[in-house]
Amino acid sequence: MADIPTTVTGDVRAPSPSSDGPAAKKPRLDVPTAPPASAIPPKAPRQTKTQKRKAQYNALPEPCSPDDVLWREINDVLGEVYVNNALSDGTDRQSPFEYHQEMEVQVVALSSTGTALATSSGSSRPWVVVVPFALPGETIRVKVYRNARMHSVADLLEITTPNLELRDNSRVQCKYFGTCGGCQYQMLSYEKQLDLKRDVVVKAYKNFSTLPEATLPPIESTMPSPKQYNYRTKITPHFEAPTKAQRKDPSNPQNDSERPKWFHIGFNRAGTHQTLDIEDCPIATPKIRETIPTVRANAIKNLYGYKKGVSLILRESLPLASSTTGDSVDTSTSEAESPICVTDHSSTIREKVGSWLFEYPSSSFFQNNNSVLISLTDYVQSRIFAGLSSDPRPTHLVDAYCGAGLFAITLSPHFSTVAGIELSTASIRAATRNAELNHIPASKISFRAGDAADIFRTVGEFPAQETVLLIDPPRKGCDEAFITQLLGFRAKTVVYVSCNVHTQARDVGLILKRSEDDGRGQYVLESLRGFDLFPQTAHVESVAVLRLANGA
Ligand SMILES: C[S@@+](CC[C@H](N)C(=O)[O-])C[C@H]1O[C@@H](n2cnc3c(N)ncnc32)[C@H](O)[C@@H]1O
Repeated sequence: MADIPTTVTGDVRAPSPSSDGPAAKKPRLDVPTAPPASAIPPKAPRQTKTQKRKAQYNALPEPCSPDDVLWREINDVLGEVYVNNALSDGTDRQSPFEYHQEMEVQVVALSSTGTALATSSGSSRPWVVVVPFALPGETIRVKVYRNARMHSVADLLEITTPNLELRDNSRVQCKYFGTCGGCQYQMLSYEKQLDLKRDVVVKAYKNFSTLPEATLPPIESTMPSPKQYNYRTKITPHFEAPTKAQRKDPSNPQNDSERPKWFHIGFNRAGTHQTLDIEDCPIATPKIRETIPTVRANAIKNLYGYKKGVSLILRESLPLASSTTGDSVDTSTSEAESPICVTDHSSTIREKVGSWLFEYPSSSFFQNNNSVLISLTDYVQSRIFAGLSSDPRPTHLVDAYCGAGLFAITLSPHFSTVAGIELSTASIRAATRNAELNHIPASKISFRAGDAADIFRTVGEFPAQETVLLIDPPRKGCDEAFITQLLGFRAKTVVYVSCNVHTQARDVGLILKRSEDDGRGQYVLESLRGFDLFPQTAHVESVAVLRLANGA
């Protein structure tokens, strides 16, 4: 099958003998030709550890990283001219605040991670203070614990003037809210949470896509999650192992049911890497919440046996019919069957998405909010076929980064041929089995393990004009090889589902720009919508639909 060349722009062929100028002399391949001494770049002197640390300290954040997202938003608050001046005159780290200084600040914005961005009217220079759990319009007392470039990071001590239009603390359903790093928005109405997530999509495309605002479609309202609590089908509380001294201390009781004060099982405290002890998590499903005490008790009983820190897993599953482990396929799970909680990393999870059945290893990827998955897959389907009246109807679907086959399988009735690719062999085994479980013939759907960019070798014969390429990469987004192959393949429709709207904005910007330069018809961004898979948190997923205009 055809391989898509990795270079799609420019002429990579060697000049023909008839081109102007003398033909180049063929180099002898058996003799390594040493470059002249002048052509060898001088070896860069090795950096000492201190030099390396200094270089890291001085460098701006890695593009599109969480630090970079915050950095752009700090720029938005302070103004780019002011920030650039501070960078050029070297005052970008001259904080007006002392370590551990306590002061009053006013919140002016929320960052994309849900932390508040505040400024102080009493400050000797414009400076941002980053604080969790506060809202725009509030005046708060904070204590600085770190100074960084153009901002300080602080703990929230007190809300002196709350913004009662936004905040209603009676909405909070978790006793750990305000300490745990998991949720940011429990004090807000759900409508406000959805609005904020839309703003995150808007800011991401403004800061990372490099696309002119006029080329962006109106960004739709965030698709809500039907469940706003009790939705998480997987949680992974963790704990640190006891130190060697603690393990060897004969006065420590073994197999004790009481938790020593220093032993914490839970999630990170907000803004730290320290574990906060958690006995319950109201965003997790009832079955998982019910199982937390047993899992904790087990870890506490065996704690002196752990030599390394542990990440536990609690994952909701439908009971597995015994025949699903053999060759025959049993799809008999009824809606009424009560779920179980799996705590073993090597077990199989069974889950229904609408009437579709999925099985996958408990340690592998599957979306964590089942309640919103039908809205998500239905939306993707409706956007694919919307506005295509005069074009040929898509017949082929390519699901890149397909996991256990969620999109490939749920969208399969609308296509004649479906191909998926995924790096994890365990997920690919699951996807193949899921096709069987759902009675989709192997002649119609196929999955292969490999790097996403390799899919273009397999689907070279798919008609690009009638092909939908769905991509759902991990947080870091697509790599260069994948984008180059995507532009070479030129599927009429590209659906980009993302758990990191910032890398999505970067990749979509790149695809649009490069297709414009390519001159063979350009991708346009047809629609953009955030999805709320994680209510009460600042996280947003995003679906972008790209269409090739004037396609070949
Ligand atoms: C966000 S998940 C999406 C999975 C699937 N679409 C779903 O919704 O269940 C991203 C998936 O990409 C896979 N992955 C990561 N890097 C990859 C690569 N270079 N090529 C192919 N798959 C990759 C991961 O193993 C993971 O299953």
